[in-house]
Amino acid sequence: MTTDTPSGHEAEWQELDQWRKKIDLIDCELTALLGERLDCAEKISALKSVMGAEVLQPEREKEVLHNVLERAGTEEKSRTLANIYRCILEESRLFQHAWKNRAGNTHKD
Ligand SMILES: O=C(O)C(=O)C[C@]1(C(=O)O)C=C[C@@H](O)C=C1
Repeated sequence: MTTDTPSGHEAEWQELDQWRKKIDLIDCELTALLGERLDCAEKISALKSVMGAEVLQPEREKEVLHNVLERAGTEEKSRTLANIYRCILEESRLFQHAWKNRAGNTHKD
């Protein structure tokens, strides 16, 4: 047993460690998928620049949230996933604004 784990409950600590390993694997997949999601947001940002469209698309964000919550399963998960997705959408918008600013600066040169 490592020094930062209280003694006793060895079986529970072992099981907890298994769940943590599962979380690490999920985080690996999530990181790759969220990175891919940001790549899509970047492509959309480039298209919106050409089209003169706003980064913020409230109707589309409602649709994204709706799609996610439809698959949430329980009320508790729904609430938590809604919060997580609000953050994802906000960061996606910030990512697109940052891309726009970089692209704008490049075109000025
Ligand atoms: O679908 C778009 O227009 C996007 O820019 C993508 C996205 C998203 O991350 O899902 C981001 C910002 C918009 O407000 C809506 C949705």
